[in-house]
This record gives sequence, structure tokens and C-alpha cells, in this order.
Amino acid sequence: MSFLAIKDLGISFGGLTALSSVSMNVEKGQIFSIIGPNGAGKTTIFNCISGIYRPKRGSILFQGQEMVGKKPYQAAKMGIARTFQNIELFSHLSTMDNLLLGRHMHMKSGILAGSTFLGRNFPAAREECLHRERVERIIEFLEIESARDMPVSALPYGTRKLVELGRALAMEPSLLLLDEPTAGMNQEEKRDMMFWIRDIRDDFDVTILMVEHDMNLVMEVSDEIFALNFGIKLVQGPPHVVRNDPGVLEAYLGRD
Ligand SMILES: Nc1ncnc2c1ncn2[C@@H]1O[C@H](COP(=O)(O)OP(=O)(O)OP(=O)(O)O)[C@@H](O)[C@H]1O
Repeated sequence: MSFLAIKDLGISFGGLTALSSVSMNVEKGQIFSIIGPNGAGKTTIFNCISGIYRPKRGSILFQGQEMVGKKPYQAAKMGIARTFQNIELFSHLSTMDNLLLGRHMHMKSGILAGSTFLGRNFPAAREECLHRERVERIIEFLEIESARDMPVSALPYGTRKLVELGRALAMEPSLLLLDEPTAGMNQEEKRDMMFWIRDIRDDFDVTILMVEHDMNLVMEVSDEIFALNFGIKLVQGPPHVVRNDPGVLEAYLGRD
């Protein structure tokens, strides 16, 4: 059974069919990209997987469990974390605090209890230390030490993207959904992001599902690619197959 098996997924908004009978299989440990022109339905697939949208038809089996009907917090508890097209962080809080919030669902005693007990022997304080250690590891891994205590609002855009990625990692997901991880980045930041994505898969033992417009990055980093247009599957396959698919070429370059 596939790690993530999407079958016959369909959803409409008013008269607009955003996804029409979409099926795809993602295997454990893959870097799997979803591509397609603007409005093709890519983010809608993410929203269905993470419980933000409830599809009208079809099923989404994640490690054998049905996700359709689950709420976003349930998807998170089951090991699905995501980043957003437009960065979603608490901009007045520090990098550290944003990442600690990512650990929230693993906390037994809550952030407040952990940070208000002074004695290190209180269970809540001990737990808080463990969470901070985990977060420190992620900060080190993403090389954002200099941003640790700064409010997110004061950070450059590329660093904020990394903080959002760090917060998703802090949730210890087994499936990470990255929605346009390099949007708004310069070439150097994009290259760095490509290495992060590979390293994250390898070091954090996480399967990565990514929506991305930068075709160079997609072709270089993906094990498997799913292309769609107008909510309809064009092709699924490894980069060399998708790159040469006539339907994909037409969707991106036009008929002529
Ligand atoms: N909540 C919603 N209400 C109405 N229409 C929606 C909603 N969510 C998505 N759509 C529509 O569904 C279609 C697919 O949108 P989606 O955001 O999934 O596209 P996308 O492939 O991610 O596009 P982009 O690359 O521009 O982000 C679009 O026509 C969009 O306007």
C-alpha cells in the first residue's frame, strides 16, 4: 500500500470544478512534486489532504487511514505538517517561540506551564527543556541561529520561509507538505532550499510533497512528479518522463 494514496478526488466551488477525479500515489521517502499552471488545483489538493477542504468525491488514504472528513488538527496529529504559499507565522513572536508553537501538540503540560515554573525539577519545566533542545537542533540544522531570538517580522523574507519550514519540522511530521517553498526567493536562496529539501528528507526521515513553480528545482530534486491542468491529471512519473510529456508541454507552452 502506498504511503499516501489519493483516489478519484473531486471538489467544486460553485460552478467551478477545481479537481476532477484526481488519483496519485506517493511512496514513503519520496520527494514528490505537484506541478501545473496557475489555478490548476495544486493547493486545493494540499487543502484536501490537510483537512482544510472536504472533497465532494474520492478518498485520501494516509498510511492506510482515511483523511477525508478529518479536521486540520487531526491531520497534524497523524503526522502531516505543511507550509503555506504566503508565510503563516506569528510575526511578533521570536523564531524560537514560533518553533516551540510547532511542538505544541507534543506537549503534555503546555508552553505556559513549562515556561513559568522556575525549578528545573518540575515535570513541566523538564518537558519544556526537552522541547527547547529539539527546537535548537532544528535551528542549527537550518542555520538560522542568528534569527533565534528575533521577532519574525524583523527577518528577511528568505529567513522567514526557513522559520516556517522549521516550525513544520518541529511538529515531527512523517509527511511534509511544502506549498511553493521557493516563492519570492532569489537564485541563491532557491539553491539553498533545494539542498534543505533533500537534507530534510534524509535527516528527518520525512516524505515530502511539494507544490512548486520553479521547474529547474522541481526537475532536479523530485523523485516523482504529478502534473495537472484545470483540475485534471496530465501525467505522473519521474522527471524525465514528465519533462517530455506532450500534455505538460502544451499546458506550459501553449499549443503552438
Ligand atoms: N475556497 C475557494 N473558493 C472558490 N474557488 C476556489 C477556492 N479554492 C480554490 N478555488 C479555485 O479552484 C481553482 C484551483 O485553485 P488552486 O489554488 O488549487 O490552484 P493552484 O494550482 O494552487 O494555483 P496557483 O499556482 O496560482 O497557486 C482555482 O480556479 C481557484 O480559484
